[in-house]
Amino acid sequence: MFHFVRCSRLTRGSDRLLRARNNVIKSRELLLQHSRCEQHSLQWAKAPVSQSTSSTVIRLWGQAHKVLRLAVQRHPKVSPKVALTLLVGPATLTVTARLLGGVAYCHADFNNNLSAEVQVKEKGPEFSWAVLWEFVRPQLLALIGAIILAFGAAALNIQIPLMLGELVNVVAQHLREHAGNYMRDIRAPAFKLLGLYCLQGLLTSGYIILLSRVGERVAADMRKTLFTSLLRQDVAFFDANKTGQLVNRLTADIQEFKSSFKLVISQGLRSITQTIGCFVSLYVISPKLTGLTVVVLPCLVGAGALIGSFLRRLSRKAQEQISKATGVADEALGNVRTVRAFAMEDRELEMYATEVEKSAVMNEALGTGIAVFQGLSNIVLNCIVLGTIFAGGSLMGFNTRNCDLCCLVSQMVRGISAGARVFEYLALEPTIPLMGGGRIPHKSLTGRVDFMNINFSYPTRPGNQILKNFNLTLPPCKTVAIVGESGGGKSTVAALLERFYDPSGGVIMLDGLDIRTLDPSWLRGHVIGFISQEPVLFGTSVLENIRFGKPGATDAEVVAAAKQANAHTFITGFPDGYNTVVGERGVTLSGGQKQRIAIARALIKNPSILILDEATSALDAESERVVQEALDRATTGRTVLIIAHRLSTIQGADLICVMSNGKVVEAGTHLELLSKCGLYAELIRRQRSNGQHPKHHYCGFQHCCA
Ligand SMILES: Nc1ncnc2c1ncn2[C@@H]1O[C@H](COP(=O)(O)OP(=O)(O)OP(=O)(O)O)[C@@H](O)[C@H]1O
Repeated sequence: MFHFVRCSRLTRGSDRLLRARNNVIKSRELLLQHSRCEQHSLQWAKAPVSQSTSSTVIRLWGQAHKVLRLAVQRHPKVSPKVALTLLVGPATLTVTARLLGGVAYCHADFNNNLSAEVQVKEKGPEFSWAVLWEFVRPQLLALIGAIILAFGAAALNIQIPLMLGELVNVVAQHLREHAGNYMRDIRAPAFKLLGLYCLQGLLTSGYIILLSRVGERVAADMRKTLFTSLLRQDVAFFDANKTGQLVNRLTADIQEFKSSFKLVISQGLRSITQTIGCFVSLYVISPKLTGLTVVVLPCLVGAGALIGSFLRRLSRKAQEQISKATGVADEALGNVRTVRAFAMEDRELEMYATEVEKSAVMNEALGTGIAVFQGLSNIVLNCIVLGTIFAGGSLMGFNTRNCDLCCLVSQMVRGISAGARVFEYLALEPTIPLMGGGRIPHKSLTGRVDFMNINFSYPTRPGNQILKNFNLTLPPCKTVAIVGESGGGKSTVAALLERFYDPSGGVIMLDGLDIRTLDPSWLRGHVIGFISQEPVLFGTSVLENIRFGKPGATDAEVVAAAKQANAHTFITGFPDGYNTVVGERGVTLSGGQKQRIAIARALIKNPSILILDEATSALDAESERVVQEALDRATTGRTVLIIAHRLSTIQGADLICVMSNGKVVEAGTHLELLSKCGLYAELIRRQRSNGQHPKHHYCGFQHCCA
């Protein structure tokens, strides 16, 4: 500042520069007083994003108004232009500082809130404006309303200091001249200002209400759409992605996107309006320095965006690590019985602690990055303030002044990256649709199934071929059992029939029609009933669990299915009967009870084809007897595919197929296969020596050459 003063002394000869010097001297004092305001505004710039910016803008202008008042008091002849520019310039810078600072804080917030899983990919997921538009469109009216109100509130924010100036003028005039009626003179501007404050408050509440509605609706729609999209995905997708990680996208990522969306709109609109206001005011005063700002600002924004993108990468890695830790906790808590049974609490804790520790280190690095970014942006912005004053001082003689533009880019990018993670799964198209295709009328459906030359590898292990030229026919209303070595591909055959996967070669036919041409939802919902080794029930009532097999089934149908499945007696024995809540995954029921509810659930849809994946293997002898009885009743008149691990349960099957190396190597009835003395006889012999095959099941075994 003294430098300016000396400079202007040297150029005393020039009228223009003399004017400049005088202006600078006046402005120096103004600035000294203004520094309090500047400090305040920079504090504001450092405040967390969540803090209401409108209140700080008002506070800032409050400080500014004090400066104006003091300036007017001490320098009655000070040019209003000088006073105004010295207020508006730094204020604009402050807005910029707020934005750039906000980016860093957003990252901090991002860091805290997000535990979303981000798959490491060479190139991150892409954001689609078209997809966003689809979500925003239904809320367009509310959004437009919010934008108008926000613009209005921001415009008033610009008006308020001007009104304050008017008020100050009245006060200053009275202080100087001690003349006139103070109360009369002050009333009009004071009421005007009061009106402005009230209107500004109303507009602010209005746009916050509307914006929050838009944000919540958009987020809810996103959640529903993402959940729908996830549920539609191929089973292979779930082989490759952990449930906990998918749930994270539904929760944390959408939460993050919503916050950014609201923040960008509210803060962005405010900042843009304020900046445009400042810019226009200053352009009127000084087009030259306005031009200079237009050149400088994009460079700063560019640098900010670069650092921002580096921080985003860091943040993505940190999120991924948090997600890993969540995955460990999710698995341990979800399987707490197994953990407890093996006394693995310490190990799980250790694993979780390791992952959490790694994520803490990454987040610390991110925090350091943010801090550096924040520090640098503060330095740069303070330098701009200084530069503005410096340049302003020397250019003041030319009646020119500076102004700054705000930038929202970095902040938007943050929301965009969260949105991209959400949209990534929205855009995923399953290879096997959930519905669509032909249906065979129930009356003409025979339930014949042909597996013809099937080749198959799981998508997650493409190199490992499970089925090789596999052929099998399930004749209508007959029971076919598949046996073979563990891991030989028996359950895979059932999964292909359910169309959880499509074979890479060959065709599966139902009544002579390729199942790929049939409606998968009809196939699974009406044609095939599946009863697995470990039935999974939902944490609702027994009634709802059975009705899961046929939504819309009457209570009478539920009871009939339960009776067929030998479940009615034990269900009615519960105090709440069919309304008994079974606990998470049916944890409050015994294995046999769970299995019978699962059978009832499968039977209620009256399927033509029944798949039993070792449905009784997990039960004790008594439970097995009751369940087997239910199964015998259930299988009558249906095509049945039994995936058998214990050979004792399938001796009554019409056909037993022995699988080896991904294909059927032997087929026949129990006795036929025993007499062949092949692989089946060998499997029986092995199970007998393991004690898994009771003697009374050995009908015909003594005739075997083995
Ligand atoms: N979802 C999957 N993704 C990748 N590989 C899988 C998947 N499910 C099974 N496999 C692999 O496919 C092979 C066949 O598995 P499958 O469950 O069909 O065998 P199985 O004959 O039913 O075995 P078990 O009698 O032990 O139940 C195994 O090597 C298994 O590791």
